[in-house]
Amino acid sequence: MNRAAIIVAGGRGARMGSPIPKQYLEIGGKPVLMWTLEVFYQLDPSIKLVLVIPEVDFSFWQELCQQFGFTVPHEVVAGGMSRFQSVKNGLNSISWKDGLVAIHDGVRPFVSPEVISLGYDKAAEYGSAIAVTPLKDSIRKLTDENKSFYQERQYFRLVQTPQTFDLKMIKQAFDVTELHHFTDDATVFEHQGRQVYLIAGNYENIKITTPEDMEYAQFLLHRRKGD
Ligand SMILES: Nc1ccn([C@@H]2O[C@H](COP(=O)(O)OP(=O)(O)OP(=O)(O)O)[C@@H](O)[C@H]2O)c(=O)n1
Ligand SMILES: C[C@](O)(CO)[C@H](O)COP(=O)(O)O
Repeated sequence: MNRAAIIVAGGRGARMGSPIPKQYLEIGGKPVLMWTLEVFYQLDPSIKLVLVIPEVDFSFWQELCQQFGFTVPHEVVAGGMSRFQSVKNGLNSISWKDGLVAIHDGVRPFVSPEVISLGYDKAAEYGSAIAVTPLKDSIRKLTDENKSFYQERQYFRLVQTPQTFDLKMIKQAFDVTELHHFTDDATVFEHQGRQVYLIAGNYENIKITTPEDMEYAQFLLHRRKGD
């Protein structure tokens, strides 16, 4: 079956506050995005890679690819004003009648190949596969009255990407007006009245969001190299 991956990197990284958006910052000697694309490519070079970045960054990305000798084949697509719009643009660029598509944040370079692989397998079986992890900490629910209440953490999961889907189903799901609660692709899919299937993600698969995440990312790379 055809397999594609949409790597969304159309954001500006406001919470990182760096002069260049976080997806282009270097960790371990190359930009974050290159690590992310490589995980998919090394797992299976036949996966069609679609990279979504802001249109204004197209030439900058081309320069980075030349500078770092980056040769992983990928198609570049213009991002939108929100993550939802960026994913939609990525989906519209895939003309296959059917197949599977993994949607992954460009700023999650530590996704494991096993999670990506499991995502494709389970999405082929169930129509969707959403990577999640159990909570390690206790949690409390806040109220408007400034109170807080214990919550049973076994009923909660932290949501990661990849979120992998049957291509036809997810394209159909994205053919809607964007809603405020569409923070990921699972919410768009279930808005269609479909149930999402959860798979185990990997704890290292952090979303690089704020400056301390960059330090942790460096640490994870050093640990991988055995330094
Ligand atoms: N218009 C947008 C907004 C976000 N994203 C992507 O969605 C992923 C997760 O979003 P987030 O971490 O929130 O990234 P930013 O929007 O860049 O960060 P911030 O909210 O701090 O500005 C990132 O890979 C980001 O580039 C995107 O493709 N298009
Ligand atoms: C898609 C996502 O990474 C899953 O955890 C997340 O929902 C993105 O949210 P953000 O607040 O826009 O970073």
